[in-house]
Amino acid sequence: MADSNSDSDNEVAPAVEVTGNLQRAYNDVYKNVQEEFYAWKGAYAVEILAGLADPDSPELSPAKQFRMPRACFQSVPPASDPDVMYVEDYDDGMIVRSEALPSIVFNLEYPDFPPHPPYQYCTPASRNENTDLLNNKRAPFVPFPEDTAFRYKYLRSFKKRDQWRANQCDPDEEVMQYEVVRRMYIDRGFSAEDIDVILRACGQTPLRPSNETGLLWNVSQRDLPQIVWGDHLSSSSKPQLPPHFAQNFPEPDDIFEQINRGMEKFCPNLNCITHNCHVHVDYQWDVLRTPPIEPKEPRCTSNKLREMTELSCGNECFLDTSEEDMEDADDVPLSDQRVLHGLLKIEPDMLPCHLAMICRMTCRIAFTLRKQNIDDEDLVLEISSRRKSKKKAGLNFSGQVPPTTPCAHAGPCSSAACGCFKSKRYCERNCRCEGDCARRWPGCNSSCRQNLNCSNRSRRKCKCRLAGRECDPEKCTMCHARDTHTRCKNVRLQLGRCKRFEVKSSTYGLGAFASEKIRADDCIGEYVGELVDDAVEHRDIIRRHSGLNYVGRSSVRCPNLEYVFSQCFGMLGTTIDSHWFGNPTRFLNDSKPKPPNCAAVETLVNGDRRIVIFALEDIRKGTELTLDYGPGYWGKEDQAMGIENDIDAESRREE
Ligand SMILES: C[S@@+](CC[C@H](N)C(=O)[O-])C[C@H]1O[C@@H](n2cnc3c(N)ncnc32)[C@H](O)[C@@H]1O
Repeated sequence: MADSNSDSDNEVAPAVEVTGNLQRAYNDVYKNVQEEFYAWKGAYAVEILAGLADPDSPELSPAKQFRMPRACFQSVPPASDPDVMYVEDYDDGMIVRSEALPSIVFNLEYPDFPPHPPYQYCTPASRNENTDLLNNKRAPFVPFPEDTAFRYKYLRSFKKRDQWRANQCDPDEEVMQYEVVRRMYIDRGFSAEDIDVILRACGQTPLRPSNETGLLWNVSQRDLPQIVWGDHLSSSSKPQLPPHFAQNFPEPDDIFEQINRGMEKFCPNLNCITHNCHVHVDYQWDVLRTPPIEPKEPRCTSNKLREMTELSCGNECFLDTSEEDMEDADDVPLSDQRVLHGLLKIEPDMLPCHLAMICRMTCRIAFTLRKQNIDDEDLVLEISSRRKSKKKAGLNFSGQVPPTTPCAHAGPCSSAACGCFKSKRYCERNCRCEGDCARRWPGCNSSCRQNLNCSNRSRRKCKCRLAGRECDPEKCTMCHARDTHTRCKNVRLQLGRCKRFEVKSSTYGLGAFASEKIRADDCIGEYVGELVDDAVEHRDIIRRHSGLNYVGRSSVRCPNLEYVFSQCFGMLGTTIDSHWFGNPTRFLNDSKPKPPNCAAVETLVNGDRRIVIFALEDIRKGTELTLDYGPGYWGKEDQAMGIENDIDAESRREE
């Protein structure tokens, strides 16, 4: 189900007046659609329920006893009679009707099967994710509704009781709005623009604020039910919106602007190619939002361009033509000229031969147009003034090693405009400075001349290892970090070189067991989950109830940057919770009272902090893999108790 409530959808309404006529028509159509929709839904739901009824017990047929409530329905844990399910009708948050629905309870007994350890379901994940739960204002869901032992006071942690539903798209509302749009356009003849205005004015999702958001996009991403409307016609048999309805949003013809529009869709982290990334966006690192690309300053005069190449491109090349014989560009269509001007903002010093190929014009004309756009005399003056103001960059790296936010600014990384400069740390691969930036982490070439595998055992330690980093494929050329078959042992997360293990019953619930022989320092896997704020306390109540805690939140970082256990799964100021979202590394149990055979350590991978679990010793196949959770982990149990007591005290006061 596409979520129609993303920020991008809530664009400011255009300043178009909503006429009384438009408003009345919308209200009128919406009222009819709503009535017809709920009439259909009630009948449809009863039909579905009737299909589930036991044919041998017609007296229990739900169709006979159950009427679909109009607003919503919810089953309440049957306190008094476990064989009865209650269906309730709500209006404005109040129960206005309650019906009992008999249910048949089967008691299944399997005396021969040993009980499986309690299992906490979890969405499989291959990387960390940020969730919207970070601000601690929303309940992730109402947990354990059928479990009377669960303390419902959990919900008191939230200001409103229905916080778990906040900001969620109501699929019924979406279907109704779509039908309203269809009727407004086809039956009432309103234009797409008018309909968009009224939707925005009524706080609904706009039609299509950009090509990939809005009501029309959301509807195209889901299945629509075959609703039978008031005129007894089903959705599909009614006249549909035309295919290009509301698609005439003007595209800028300047390629530069087009690229900047497209940039918004990419993750702002240069190192990340994930669509709709939830790691680098909408988090405290949201300062990262993809900045628009800035026009580049030209550096080459026309003469310099001539010196840059000796090879004629043959396409009426500018090299074969003297300045005097250059063609007039007046006949070139304006649209082609605009493409070229846009390109020149991105790559002002691109050879005319290449410009010509992209813009489909002769090389001579590309050259002439460039000359008209970038004046040689102005350029010479500008370059000399740039040279005068250029200061030498001071490189001070006394700041904390782990970077947080990649820098993104104009000019070199030698002024307060650069976040890395200000905090005296290295620039990373995901920073927006040039690859040859003087502040960039230099890689391990200086330490690994003879040590080609960057392993932990090597006599001379790899500089990247010592700094708690994986090797950088762009900088660490001596160890061939870039090659897929590299011997470098310090690109394990980047290459996904992990050992196999299986999850099965262990002393403490489920545990992880080696499926192959593992050598000391081998990577077991990356500990992934939700990146959550330390302040999300209500989760502790759920953890305590399930007896399973997949979180560590000590922010101690590996103190001497050697590979020793850093006492946490937590990154500085951040916690990884793999309760509902994670991979099998979440099954590594605490080794106590024995020493652990694995450890988790924070590692910097191309600017991202990630947690790698690796073997501390050689491990035989079949051995359980264990960690030292550290004292901070078990202390959490008491804290969770404290939160529950606080909530108890508060509810007593309320009573
Ligand atoms: C990260 S999970 C480990 C996987 C877990 N055993 C399972 O079944 O999902 C941590 C939880 O495992 C249990 N656990 C792990 N090591 C333990 C130990 N040494 N003693 C007691 N319980 C342990 C606790 O319930 C803890 O909350």
